[in-house]
Amino acid sequence: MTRCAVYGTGSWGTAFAMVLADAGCEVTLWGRRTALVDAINNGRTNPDYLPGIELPASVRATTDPAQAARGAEFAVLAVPAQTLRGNLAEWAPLLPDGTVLVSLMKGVELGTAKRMSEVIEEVAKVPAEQVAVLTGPNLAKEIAARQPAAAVVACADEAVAQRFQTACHTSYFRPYTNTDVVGCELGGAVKNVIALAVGIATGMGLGDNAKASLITRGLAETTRLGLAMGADAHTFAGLAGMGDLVATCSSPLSRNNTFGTNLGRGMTLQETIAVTKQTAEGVKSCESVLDLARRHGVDMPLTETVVEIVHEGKPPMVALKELMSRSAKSERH
Ligand SMILES: NC(=O)C1=CN([C@@H]2O[C@H](COP(=O)(O)OP(=O)(O)OC[C@H]3O[C@@H](n4cnc5c(N)ncnc54)[C@H](O)[C@@H]3O)[C@@H](O)[C@H]2O)C=CC1
Ligand SMILES: O=C(CO)COP(=O)(O)O
Repeated sequence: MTRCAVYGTGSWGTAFAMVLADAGCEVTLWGRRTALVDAINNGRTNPDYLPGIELPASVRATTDPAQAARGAEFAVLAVPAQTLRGNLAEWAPLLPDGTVLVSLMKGVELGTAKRMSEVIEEVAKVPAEQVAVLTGPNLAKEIAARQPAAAVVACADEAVAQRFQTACHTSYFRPYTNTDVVGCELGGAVKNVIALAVGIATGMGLGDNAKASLITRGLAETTRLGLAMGADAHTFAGLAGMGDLVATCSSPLSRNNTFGTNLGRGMTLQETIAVTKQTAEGVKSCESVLDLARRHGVDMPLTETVVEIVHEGKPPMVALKELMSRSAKSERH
C-alpha cells in the first residue's frame, strides 16, 4: 500500500487526505493541535475545517512530524505558503530518502518571490525531479463531498507525475499530468489575486460583464508573466489556468473571492481579516506576484490594482476608474 504523509490539517490538506485514502493509500495527517488530531482519530471528522464530513478509516492523524514521515513515498504539503519555509526546515530531515514532496499550495513567497516548488527544492535540498505540484479547480469542500473534479499533477519528471497521478486517482478525482511546473504554479497563485479582484467587483455591485472581463484579462496577465518565466502558454488554457480561475472566481466557497467581496462592500482590511477564518493566499501573494512581474519586466495592471486596494487603501471606485481609463491597447498586448 502506498504510504503518504499529509502536512496540514486545514481544509485542503484534510480533503486531499480523503482523496488519497479513497485512491487506496495509507495516509497520516500531521496537525499542530492535539485537540484536532484527537478529533480526527477518535471522531473521524475535522470539525474545525470540514464539519459533517466522515473521514475514511485509513486516514490517521498525529502531531508528531516524524511519525507522519515514516515510510512515506509521498509527503504532501498543505500549509500556508508563507509558513512553508519554516515548517519544512523542521520536517525535511525526517523524510525517508527519495520521498517525493508534493505542494498543494497556491502562493508565492514574500521577499524572495519564489514559487513553492523552489522553496521546497531549496529547503529540502532535493532535485526538481523529486518535487511535484497538485493544482487545478479543486475547492476543498466540494472534493470532500466527493463531487467530481479534474486536477493537474505537475513535475519536471513525467514518470514521477504519473506515479502521483496513480496515487490520487479516484472515481471523483481525475488528475492529468503536466511537466510545466512554472506555468501550473503561476496559474494557481495568480488566480487567487484575480479572485480577489472579481470578489471586489461583486462587492461593488458590478455585473457579470465586468467579472468576465476581469477573469479574461487576468488570464492574459498571468500568461504574460508565465511566458516571461519560461512557462508554456497552453498551460494557462488548461485546468491550472482557466479551470482554476473559473472555479475560484465564480464560487462563494473561495476564500479569496469572499475576501474580495467583503472589501468591495466597504469593509476595511482589518475587518475583512477578522472575519476570514481560513487562508486567503492572494492577500499576501498579490505583493509577491507583483514583485515577480517587476523582476521580469511584465505589466500586470490587475495585480497592481489589487495590491493598491488591499495594501494601500485605494478605494475600489477610484481603482475602477483608473483601470477603465488606461490607454487603449491591442488585445494581444
Ligand atoms: N481550501 C481549498 O479549497 C484549496 C486550498 N489550496 C491551497 O492549499 C493551501 C492550504 O490551504 P487550506 O488548507 O485551504 O488552508 P486552511 O486555512 O484551511 O488550513 C491551513 C492549515 O495550515 C495550518 N497552519 C497555519 N499556520 C501554520 C504554521 N505557522 N505552521 C504550520 N501549520 C500552520 C493551519 O493550522 C491549518 O491546518 C493554500 O496554499 C491554498 O491556496 C489549494 C486548492 C484548494
Ligand atoms: O484554490 C482553490 C480552488 O481551486 C481554493 O480557492 P480559495 O483559496 O480562494 O478558497
